[in-house]
Amino acid sequence: MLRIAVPNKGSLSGPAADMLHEAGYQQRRESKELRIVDPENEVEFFYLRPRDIAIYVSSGRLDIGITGRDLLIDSGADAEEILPLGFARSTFRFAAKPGTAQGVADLKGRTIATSYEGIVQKHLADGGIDASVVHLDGAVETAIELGVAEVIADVVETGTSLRNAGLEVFGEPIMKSEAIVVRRTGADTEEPKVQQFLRRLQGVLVARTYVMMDYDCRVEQLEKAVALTPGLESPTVSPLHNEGWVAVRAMVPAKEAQRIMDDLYAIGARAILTTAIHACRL
Ligand SMILES: Nc1ncnc2c1ncn2[C@@H]1O[C@H](COP(=O)(O)OP(=O)(O)OP(=O)(O)O)[C@@H](O)[C@H]1O
Ligand SMILES: O=P(O)(O)OC[C@H]1O[C@H](OP(=O)(O)OP(=O)(O)O)[C@H](O)[C@@H]1O
Ligand SMILES: [Mg+2]
Repeated sequence: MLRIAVPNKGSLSGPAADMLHEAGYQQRRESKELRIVDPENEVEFFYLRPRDIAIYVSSGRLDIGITGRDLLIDSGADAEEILPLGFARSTFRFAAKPGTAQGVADLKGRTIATSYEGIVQKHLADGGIDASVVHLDGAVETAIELGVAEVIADVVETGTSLRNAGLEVFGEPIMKSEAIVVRRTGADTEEPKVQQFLRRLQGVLVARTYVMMDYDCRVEQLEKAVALTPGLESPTVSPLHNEGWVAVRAMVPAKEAQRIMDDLYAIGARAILTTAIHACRL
């Protein structure tokens, strides 16, 4: 039975459960449940603190985990990213009161408050910067106002929390994060059960980002039309009863669907339809 760690709280937990559900796995019904077995899929899910997940996976007791890239790096655990999942996107940045710091050079001798001490210490060490770090559990934006630190390093999603605290980011982003699947470093990802799990999640990602497009076009326009809708491998082209016309079917990125429909129409394609993809295996 595959043993999988899933975030039990916070920004990752809802979207992770939704994705697993879409991939056909049973999920817990109550937010207090700490583990459930999905016998049909031969998977056991453990609901753990997102911060602890890479540590459990690196110990080898759990096969796979869903966590944030920033949390993986922060933990320093012996685990590696095997699939990005495209949700819980954020950047990790330094911030301070406007006018008090312009770049990382200004960190020298300063005190930095953060909940992600691992990331910050590594970044300072890599840059050869001498600064002190204060570890706080959360709400680090307030640390400057209360005099605990001059700089903070924190997750930024919309930037609302920083704005509300009267702070401004400075320097380049320390890292970009999103939800990821992790596995113990060097563990065999070719294992059939692991591969099946990854294929299911990849199927959800494709179903979320692509739509199916169908249209009719004249044979003379086929090359131009296919250039607009090359599909993932190659589009399906079928003859129509009306001579000189073909029907084309191809997957296209959902974000580009409207523009592609306009372009197809402009070259004479008609009966252009897009439909959602509910699930897929590439
Ligand atoms: N607005 C956000 N706030 C916090 N984390 C976010 C946000 N957007 C994305 N994330 C990502 O979610 C993960 C942090 O989740 P975690 O559950 O530890 O913190 P949280 O959502 O702040 O929850 P809490 O602080 O209530 O425990 C990180 O990978 C982080 O990059
Ligand atoms: O850029 P934003 O969209 O404002 O999101 C980022 C903020 O959200 C998180 O805080 P959270 O609410 O989780 O509180 P915490 O600091 O106590 O973890 C994070 O620590 C930032 O403060
Ligand atoms: Mg938080």
